[in-house]
Amino acid sequence: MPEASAAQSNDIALAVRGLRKSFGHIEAVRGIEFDLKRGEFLTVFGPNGAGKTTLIRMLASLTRPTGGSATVAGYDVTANDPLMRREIGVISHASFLYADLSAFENVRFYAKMYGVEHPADRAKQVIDEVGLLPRLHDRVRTFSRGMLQRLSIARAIVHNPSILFLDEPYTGLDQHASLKLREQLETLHTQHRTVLMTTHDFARGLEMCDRVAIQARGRFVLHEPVHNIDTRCFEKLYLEQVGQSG
Ligand SMILES: Nc1ncnc2c1ncn2[C@@H]1O[C@H](COP(=O)(O)OP(=O)(O)OP(=O)(O)O)[C@@H](O)[C@H]1O
Repeated sequence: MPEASAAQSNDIALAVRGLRKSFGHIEAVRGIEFDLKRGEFLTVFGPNGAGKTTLIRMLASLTRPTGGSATVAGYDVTANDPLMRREIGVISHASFLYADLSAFENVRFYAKMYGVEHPADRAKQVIDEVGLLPRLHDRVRTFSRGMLQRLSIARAIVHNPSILFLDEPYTGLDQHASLKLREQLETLHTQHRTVLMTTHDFARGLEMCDRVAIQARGRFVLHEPVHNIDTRCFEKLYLEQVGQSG
């Protein structure tokens, strides 16, 4: 599909064209190109340093590309449009939480910022969904790593975003919280939300995605609908693709 029509089509959630990011002499992302339709779930695998986090940060307008272009829900990621922020939820290595505020105060703050109706009620609801109601009024600085990750999930979904960027969202979660997140993602998927997730966990990454990408050395070396892939042999395919990316 030509670039302009892809970006304008309501059916396309993400349109990424020749996207690049360099940090000095390090080329973290070296020309990534793909479309993701609304409601599709893309999992991106790739070794440490492949540029997955940098890709997500560019798509979430947290860092500026040094080349190429991307639109998210029709918004240019470099335009810093607050309307785009309402459309997206981000779980990344940075928790975006305020240590001296309570769980409730943090999530309510984001709910208000995004113009959510009844922000206090909604904040409690999502905190309950991630199993943190008993710690509602505790300061975030007293939370364990997994609890912080749970609260990050609550923060990311409080405004019902249509597109989710999840950078290794299972990191630090115990089995119970992992299952809960899986259920939440399944629900979001059935609600036709668009998801781009990175993970190192093959099973978690493959279980509900529609599309699979392998990123290596800043590029997608594979990008296919999941039904084109023999998921039982994915590790072999992954190692071959990553090995060949040289
Ligand atoms: N702020 C920065 N300044 C300098 N270099 C950076 C910065 N952020 C990322 N990089 C470099 O960009 C490259 C890609 O990093 P990135 O974090 O995107 O990889 P990743 O695929 O998410 O890795 P991991 O699986 O380890 O999380 C790495 O070489 C990293 O050192």
